[in-house]
Amino acid sequence: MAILTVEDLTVKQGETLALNGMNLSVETGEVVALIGHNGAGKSTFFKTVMGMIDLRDGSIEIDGFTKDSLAYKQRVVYIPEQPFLLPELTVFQHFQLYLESYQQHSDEKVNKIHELTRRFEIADQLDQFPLQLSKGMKQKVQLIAGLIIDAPVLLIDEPFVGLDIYAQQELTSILIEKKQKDQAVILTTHQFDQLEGVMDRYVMLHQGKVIKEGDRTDLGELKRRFD
Ligand SMILES: Nc1ncnc2c1ncn2[C@@H]1O[C@H](COP(=O)(O)OP(=O)(O)OP(=O)(O)O)[C@@H](O)[C@H]1O
Repeated sequence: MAILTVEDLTVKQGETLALNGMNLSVETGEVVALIGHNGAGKSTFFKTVMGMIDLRDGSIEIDGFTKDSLAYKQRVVYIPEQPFLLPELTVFQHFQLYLESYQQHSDEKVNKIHELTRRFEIADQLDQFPLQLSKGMKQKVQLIAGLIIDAPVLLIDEPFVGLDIYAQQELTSILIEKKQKDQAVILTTHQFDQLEGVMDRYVMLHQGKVIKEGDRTDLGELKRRFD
């Protein structure tokens, strides 16, 4: 079943047509790598799905809901490459804020916070403020904040960059768990090694359009081109 449907999406960034009639359909439980050269439109796509940039033309639907509805917003999570943390909140308070904004606060989710902070080795940082954290730790906080939310669509911009090798392996396992729960993941990456056994399909963007798609058997070719 298609969970995300994008039709003829056209988006301007300043004077640039950053997305120019993009079409994409993603199924439940699918892990899709969105690839393309710098400036191809990958971040613009994520930000448009999240409603951070207005679209000029076309449509986006998640689970049949359109962008302006609360039902749509509750069904998609975005983990940006650059962490966006609030200086006045502790690590734990960030997680609580995320859970509250998605109306997913529960004891089970608090257990999930403890599980993920252990797996990413920041369990001892829960009472720290962002200023006290290293760059990689901040990134882990942003990552965990997004991962504790159960939403049918998860968007992640360069998830592996800046993570130590153990954290990269944990993230790969978590993506498999998300997939098993039928959640769809769309991510940008150049680290295809981490996607062995996880990625179902790649979608190549060029000048704001999908120019090529392929399945996991093309992984070797992608590694050669992008590594
Ligand atoms: N704030 C902005 N103002 C004007 N043009 C922008 C802005 N942000 C992006 N663009 C332009 O929109 C196009 C798409 O950029 P986008 O950031 O979506 O690419 P990307 O595929 O994410 O690239 P990268 O791999 O470098 O992150 C590029 O031509 C870029 O120059």
